[in-house]
Amino acid sequence: MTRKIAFLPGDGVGPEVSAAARRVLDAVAETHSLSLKYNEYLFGGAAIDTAGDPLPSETKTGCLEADAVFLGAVGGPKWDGGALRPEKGLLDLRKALGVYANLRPTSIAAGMEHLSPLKIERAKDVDFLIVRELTGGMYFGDRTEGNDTARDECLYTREEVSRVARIAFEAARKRKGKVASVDKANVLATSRLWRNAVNDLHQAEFQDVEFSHVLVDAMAMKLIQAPADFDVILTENLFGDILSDEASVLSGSIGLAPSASLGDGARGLFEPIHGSAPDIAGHGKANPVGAILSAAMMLRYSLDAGEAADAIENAVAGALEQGRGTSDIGGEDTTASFTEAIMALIE
Ligand SMILES: NC(=O)c1ccc[n+]([C@@H]2O[C@H](COP(=O)([O-])OP(=O)(O)OC[C@H]3O[C@@H](n4cnc5c(N)ncnc54)[C@H](O)[C@@H]3O)[C@@H](O)[C@H]2O)c1
Ligand SMILES: CC(C)[C@H](C(=O)O)[C@@H](O)C(=O)O
Ligand SMILES: [Mg+2]
Repeated sequence: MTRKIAFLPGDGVGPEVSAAARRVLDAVAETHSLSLKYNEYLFGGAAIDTAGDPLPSETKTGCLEADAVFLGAVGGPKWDGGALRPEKGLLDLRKALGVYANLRPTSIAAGMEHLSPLKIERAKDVDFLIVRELTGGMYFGDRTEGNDTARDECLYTREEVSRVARIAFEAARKRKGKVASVDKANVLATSRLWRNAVNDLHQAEFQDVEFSHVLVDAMAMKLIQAPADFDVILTENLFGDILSDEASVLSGSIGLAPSASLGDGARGLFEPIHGSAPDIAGHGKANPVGAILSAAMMLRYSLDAGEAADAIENAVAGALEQGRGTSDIGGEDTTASFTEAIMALIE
């Protein structure tokens, strides 16, 4: 069976880390006898420049027809302030694919605590999963934009909250059995709806899962103070965006952090959580691991190739254990040499 991947390199370091992920995918396809077919499409700033649209219809159709979508990153100073934004293409793509649950894992493997800026006692045993709601909230509300007044509406329905909460509770059952739901229910109406909807689902179907509510400002603190206390962290779109960048620092670099965005079917969108990193683009410095681990998540969640995903994750862990890495984690590798070190360990 040939699996069809819509491949969107995007902007800045996006093409660099996507190329690395593709090399690793090709290596694992070989060892695991997988047939992968890539269809590459213009997306983001590159698509604005060529087609006048960050999500051209050919790209959107190609993504909807694929088994999985892989994305590098979009955006950059060139398009900031323009009428068309690369980031708008990303939001429209997430909506079109219906990928409402964004999974962003953070872990620090035993022996790798030295990569974390935290003291070893705090970095030890960190292993949590942020489940971020991805197609609602302030990202998709009505906006008015003026010189003197601007407005961003935040809207959530009970159904939107319940479906992503279900993903979080189900994930917890396969992990350490704990969910912390993050909101700002002491101020926001959408957060009070969030809290009620998550409570109701927990009561009705997931009482076996240990469950708590944490206010978002306190969570920003606890993620640094006691990150090993958490298992699954469930939150809305904007809070999840912010907390997941914060979480990425715990393991050593945002360049290490992958993500999977899932909806009701098998097809997902897979992208590292970092952006186009204009400050390092073109210098061979980008850490490819976030993209490579996103490719592993793609194999596991969308392409029914869990063993190949394990092989990639083991190879990444092995290369890190050997002390390999780009400069963001204190290593001496380029993007290419780090990728080759990982490929050499694929079984
Ligand atoms: N999913 C996406 O496509 C996505 C995500 C976040 C930001 N963006 C866009 O990217 C652009 C730049 O945003 P930003 O600078 O705030 O965030 P960024 O994530 O691009 O960069 C933040 C910092 O992390 C570093 N960094 C990021 N990725 C790295 C990697 N793989 N290896 C080593 N270091 C890495 C950068 O050098 C920079 O210092 C903006 O246009 C933003 O909208 C896109
Ligand atoms: C580029 C931007 C729209 C995006 C987001 O805010 O979702 C990014 O920061 C991310 O985390 O994937
Ligand atoms: Mg972000």
